[in-house]
Amino acid sequence: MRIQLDFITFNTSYNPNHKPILLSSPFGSKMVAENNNNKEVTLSASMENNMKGTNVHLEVHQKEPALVKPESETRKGLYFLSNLDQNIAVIVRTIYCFKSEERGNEEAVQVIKKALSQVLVHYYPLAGRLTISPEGKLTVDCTGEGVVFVEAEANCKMDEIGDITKPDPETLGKLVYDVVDAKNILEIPPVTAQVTKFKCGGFVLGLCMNHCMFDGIGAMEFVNSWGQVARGLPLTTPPFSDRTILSARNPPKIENLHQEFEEIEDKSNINSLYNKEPTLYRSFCFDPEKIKKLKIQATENSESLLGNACTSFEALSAFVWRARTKSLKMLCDQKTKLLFAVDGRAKFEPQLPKGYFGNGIVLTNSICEAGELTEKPLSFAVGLVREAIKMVTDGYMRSAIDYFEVTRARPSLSSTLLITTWSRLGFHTTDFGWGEPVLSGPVALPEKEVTLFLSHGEQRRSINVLLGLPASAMDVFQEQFLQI
Ligand SMILES: COc1cc(/C=C/C(=O)SCCNC(=O)CCNC(=O)[C@H](O)C(C)(C)COP(=O)(O)OP(=O)(O)OC[C@H]2O[C@@H](n3cnc4c(N)ncnc43)[C@H](O)[C@@H]2OP(=O)(O)O)ccc1O
Repeated sequence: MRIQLDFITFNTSYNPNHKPILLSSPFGSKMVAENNNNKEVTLSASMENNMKGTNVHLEVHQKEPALVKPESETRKGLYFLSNLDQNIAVIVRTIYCFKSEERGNEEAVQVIKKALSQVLVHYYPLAGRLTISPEGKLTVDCTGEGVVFVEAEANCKMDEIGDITKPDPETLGKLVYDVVDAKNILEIPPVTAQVTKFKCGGFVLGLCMNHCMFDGIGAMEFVNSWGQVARGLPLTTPPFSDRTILSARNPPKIENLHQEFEEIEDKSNINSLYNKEPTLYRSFCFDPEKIKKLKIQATENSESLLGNACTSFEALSAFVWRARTKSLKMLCDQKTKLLFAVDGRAKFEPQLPKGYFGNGIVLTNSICEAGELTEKPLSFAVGLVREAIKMVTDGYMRSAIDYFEVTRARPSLSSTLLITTWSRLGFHTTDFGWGEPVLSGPVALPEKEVTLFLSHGEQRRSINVLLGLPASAMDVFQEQFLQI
């Protein structure tokens, strides 16, 4: 029973009525709901950072939510979620902006809604509701109730939304639908969708999806399949739905240290710094030239790395971890943790089937003292990142699954940087018949410890690093970025 309570308590923080972490905490919100009875609602927010530099007051009028059910009868009953799914039951909000010269937005709602009912036949658990199984675990009750779908209209043109390459929940939050009055995540459907039509003929698809249903690769495959159905095409990657292939072993065997769960003491009072100063959110663009320079710096002064190229991820994550640690002025003996997700699909033995629709990612970590990290050359941090990647084997992932089975612990974010990399996720290829999105991305960063890597620019060869830091620390981080 303790397990259940922990789980529900943790996730209540995502309840929109309890100042959810994703929407409200770091950014604050000037959102005004003129009506919250789950019927028609007008949301408004002032935008000052729009692309045209004018001050636009975005108003989004949401119609009454509807339920989109699978087009034909689908399997009913409880649907197993693995421990990799259970461990990560948080809401991820994303938007996809479409604008076609050839096609207006008149049919957008109808086309996207119909395609949703068709794709749900393949992805039937998404039409169900989260519940707790008799064993006390998060599971899906495949009720076929349907995805919550909202049609909305904005009072402006799409290019007045602002710079969505930087998450901005105050504005972008109007473009996704949050269930009103949910007391915990069990009361939030696994997926909600909103289509907002703009005055220019463009539209935005806003999605709220629970991470327990899919990881980045799974989410991308779902959204792309939905687009294929909308264009009358067969699915290139039908989902593989049986998650019991990632069941815990019986009896569980914990064979690794799993320091991802270690709670580190905040000796440097980082939390009070965050409380004292406003948190600034910035996006740093690493273009191919900057990545090349960083890769050279990342292998300098190292016998083991010298002459060995490192990857963009290794160089970037090492740089961000080290620069953030310096910026936050962590004490020399302060332990600091790096956490990041590794796609385990090809590393499981046997590897996960193509189209595996649940979470195939595992968090890996590295811990060291801040003094060592910041005083040693960048190549030291690169070495730690590389070791953390190497640590992820079939044995490590099965041990992580079993660890969660026994402890129900969640990874700790104290004195931690959590990097989540979306740079190779093909959300930009989603096409519902209006071409690829002109822009796509997250609505917000979920926690102050999270940094997001997103692809950007020409041929998507640049990487945008999004992060939030207390104002004084952000200046120091920026200086280090400019010195590359
Ligand atoms: C719920 O609704 C959602 C959810 C979400 C999003 C959720 C998530 O964020 S889940 C986490 C998503 N992230 C991952 O799954 C990470 C995947 N990446 C890895 O696992 C990587 O292996 C790594 C651990 C990060 C390490 O990466 P790296 O050091 O770069 O090593 P490799 O990947 O092996 O690359 C080395 C080298 O190979 C070439 N290469 C690899 N892949 C590609 C590619 N796709 N295209 C081209 N080239 C490739 C390349 O040369 C690499 O070297 P570079 O120096 O060029 O990088 C969202 C939305 C929702 O609704």
